[in-house]
Amino acid sequence: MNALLETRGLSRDFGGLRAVDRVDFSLMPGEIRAIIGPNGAGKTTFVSLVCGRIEPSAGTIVFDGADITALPAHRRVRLGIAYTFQITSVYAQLSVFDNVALAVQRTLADGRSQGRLRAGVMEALERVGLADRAWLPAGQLAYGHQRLLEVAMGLALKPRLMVLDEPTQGLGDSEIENFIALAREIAASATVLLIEHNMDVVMQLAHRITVLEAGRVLAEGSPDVIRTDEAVQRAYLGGGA
Ligand SMILES: Nc1ncnc2c1ncn2[C@@H]1O[C@H](COP(=O)(O)OP(=O)(O)OP(=O)(O)O)[C@@H](O)[C@H]1O
Repeated sequence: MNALLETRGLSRDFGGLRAVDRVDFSLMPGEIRAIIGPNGAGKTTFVSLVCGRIEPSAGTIVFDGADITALPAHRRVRLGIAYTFQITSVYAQLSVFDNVALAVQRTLADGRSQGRLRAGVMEALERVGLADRAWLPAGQLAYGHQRLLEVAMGLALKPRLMVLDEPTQGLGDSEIENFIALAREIAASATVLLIEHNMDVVMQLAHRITVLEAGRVLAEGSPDVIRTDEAVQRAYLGGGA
């Protein structure tokens, strides 16, 4: 089987700081991969490079066999790479429904009918458990629900690769349980790349884990391997997690 996503020597500098440092990374179709690492390790920068939100300083990104390194983000969305939009892209005054509809309309100019658009939006909202809040202004949602709204915005694009940046931040325990079920369901039709600080979520969900430290891949492997990796314990898990 060929990798869905591959990076080679992927790097990004911010001034004198190398936030992502020659990362070779490979993701198989259908996988749930977690990226973990201490604050500032380069996790968000790495997935931002994958999604095209920022440009690399060096290296290549291949998606489904095609070099996408120079493609702008919206073209990557059309290829099937969805990124949980930052909450800053949620319009507080617009309804939950309209936020998802806008995300679809902005990125997929494929002339789909209003009826199909509506059905697609509602399906995405049902999957994240926000259908009963569809007509609320998005700004009235709790923070964690705004994060789920972002997930719905991504899901409505029917992605092949779903990139989730700290999706459980701000969710309560029962909502986190629901999210775990949702992520598994997403993985039935898409590959999932997840940045997550909640180690319970990571250990339950991820098939494989990539550990970043100071922009580099420190370790990679199954949850069991990562849990017992000494370098990881030292750098990140603090021996106790
Ligand atoms: N736009 C930017 N301009 C300058 N420096 C940046 C920028 N974005 C990130 N950095 C720096 O790059 C490094 C990696 O940041 P990044 O946000 O990717 O880490 P992270 O692993 O996602 O951290 P966290 O877990 O805190 O979200 C940090 O030192 C950060 O300060």
